[in-house]
Amino acid sequence: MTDDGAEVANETPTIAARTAFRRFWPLTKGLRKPLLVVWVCTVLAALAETKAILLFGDLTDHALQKGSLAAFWSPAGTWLGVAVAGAIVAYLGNSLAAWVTERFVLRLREHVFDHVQKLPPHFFQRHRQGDLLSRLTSDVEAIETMVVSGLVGAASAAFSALFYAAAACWLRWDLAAATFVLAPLFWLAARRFSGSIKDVSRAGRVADGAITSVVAESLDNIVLTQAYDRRDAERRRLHREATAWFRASVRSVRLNEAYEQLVQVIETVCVLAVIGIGAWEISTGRMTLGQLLAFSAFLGYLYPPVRGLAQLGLTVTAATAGAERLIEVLDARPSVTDPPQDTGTGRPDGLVEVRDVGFRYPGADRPALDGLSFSARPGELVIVTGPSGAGKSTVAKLLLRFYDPDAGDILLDGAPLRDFPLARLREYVTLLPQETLVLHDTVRANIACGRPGASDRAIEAAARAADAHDFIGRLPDGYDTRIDPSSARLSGGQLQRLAIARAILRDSPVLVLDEPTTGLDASAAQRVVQPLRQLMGGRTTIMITHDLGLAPAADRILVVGQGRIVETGRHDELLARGGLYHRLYRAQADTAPDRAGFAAPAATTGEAYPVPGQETPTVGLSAPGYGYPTPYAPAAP
Ligand SMILES: Nc1ncnc2c1ncn2[C@@H]1O[C@H](COP(=O)(O)OP(=O)(O)OP(=O)(O)O)[C@@H](O)[C@H]1O
Repeated sequence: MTDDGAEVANETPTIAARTAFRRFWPLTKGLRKPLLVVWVCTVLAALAETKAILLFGDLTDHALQKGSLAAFWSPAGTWLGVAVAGAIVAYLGNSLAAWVTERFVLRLREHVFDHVQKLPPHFFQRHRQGDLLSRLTSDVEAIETMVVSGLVGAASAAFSALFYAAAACWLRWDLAAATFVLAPLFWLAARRFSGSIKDVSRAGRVADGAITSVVAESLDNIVLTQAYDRRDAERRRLHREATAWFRASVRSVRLNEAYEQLVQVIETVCVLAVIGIGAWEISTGRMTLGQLLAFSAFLGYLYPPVRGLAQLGLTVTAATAGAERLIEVLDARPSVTDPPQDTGTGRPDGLVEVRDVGFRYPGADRPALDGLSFSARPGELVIVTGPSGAGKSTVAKLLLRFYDPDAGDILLDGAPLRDFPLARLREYVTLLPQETLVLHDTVRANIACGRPGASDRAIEAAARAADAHDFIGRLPDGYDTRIDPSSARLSGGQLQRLAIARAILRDSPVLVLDEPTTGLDASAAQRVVQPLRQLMGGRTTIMITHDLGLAPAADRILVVGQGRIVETGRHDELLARGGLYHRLYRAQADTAPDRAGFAAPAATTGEAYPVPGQETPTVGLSAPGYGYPTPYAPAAP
């Protein structure tokens, strides 16, 4: 738990509303014609209002002032007709506007989500999950208010204001000119407030993201919170973020309210000016009461769009704060991309060659891998072991092409990994990650995600091979039992066997197993061994592990230290050499002497390995993983 998110949020570059608008405008492609129709509807509705006001002036002068019922019917009928037509047009326009805005939100959300899904693991380590959630939800909506509603609102407000102003001028241009002199006051008022409103909106959005982050992190860590009675500390964390949000919200309401009230006062000055001038005009006989009332009505209609235009400026300014946060996410580049063209080679046999690979994480000050070379042939088991922080999981990330190496190359059947389209590469290289990842779905769906569209028979066969069929059969709804993070229905070992079934179904030529037995107790780990052997049969397997239980069966063992291969060979050779591997193996044997079922006892963390000259990095409470949000923390086996 770090304050990374807050730091990142504070570093968010500030941009102009115009830049933000230009950035998101291309997403309205295909929605522009409906937008035009919305705008036409708004203009027609404004025209209908204008006509209604003129009819109101006529009625006052000819029917009301003269007390003539005969003069009432015709303008009244026209007024009703205009009102009904205006209502229909307004209804159609507003419904279409809602469709366009929601469509835009949908499109923008999917666009950002698609992009986020391509981002590298370190992006998720640096951004708090809650903050990302808030960017994908409220910030997306904020942008809509700028790009779609903002645009339509501005266009309609501008045209309405133009009509009413033209109608007021047509009635009495001199009176209109006198009142328009005061119009810049609205603009000045909005300008005065816009800077502060943007600041406060930005603070509010950051705080909103921070609150979601704290809540999400606390819920993720609920066991730690309760076991160590960290409730007060967690509440203080929430209180700190919630207070920032509280301050920003109150300040935002205050600023908006102050602006509203100032505008009211300006409006009152305008109305009083009209009534004063009108009274004088009527007294000199140059104006009728009907004309004055119609004129005042035009002003009454004119102010909301004028005020709306100024208010819109503030809304857009506030939305820019959201746009900044979203643009920051959209500007984060995926670490790898698909090749320009698919060479279309068939399914590889699975020969993996790692040639002199060097890699440094973005922003890290020392390389995680440095001149690493090894190869693994189909049917071989290569174990990569070494102390914590040596670079073992980094090897897995490069094999799956989460990153490309900075130096050297990784080849699959002789072709560099970067020549394979990502989707196809990940079909050929299956990762069994350290965290047992679970979809919030049925057991069947969890296995089937290894090969979408797999038949029930194939799913069951995979489950049997993974020694999972029996326990699945004992679940309340068998394969249709839903598993989710809140139902601690499955133990860690069972989840691992489910993951193995998924990998068996995927049936890829290369397997990368990252600590497949970590976190399991001796008996659970033992039950996983047989399914693992089943899974590995005939494939190229690269197993990253601290657990040397399977080491005697390995074709090659690579002992990695500080990103380099320190020793390599078969288990017996390495033991006989009496070097680092021998020490690691002995240390493990001494720390966990009763690991039944393995050729050697196992320890599950690297701290037990004494590596001379290797600085052991601090290890957190949970095992380091890929930095992806883990949707399911395995229950105790
Ligand atoms: N996202 C990252 N950004 C910067 N440095 C990283 C990142 N992930 C890992 N590292 C660093 O790279 C080095 C190798 O990490 P890696 O996770 O590969 O080690 P490991 O051998 O798998 O450790 P463990 O056994 O504890 O899982 C470590 O020094 C680690 O701190």
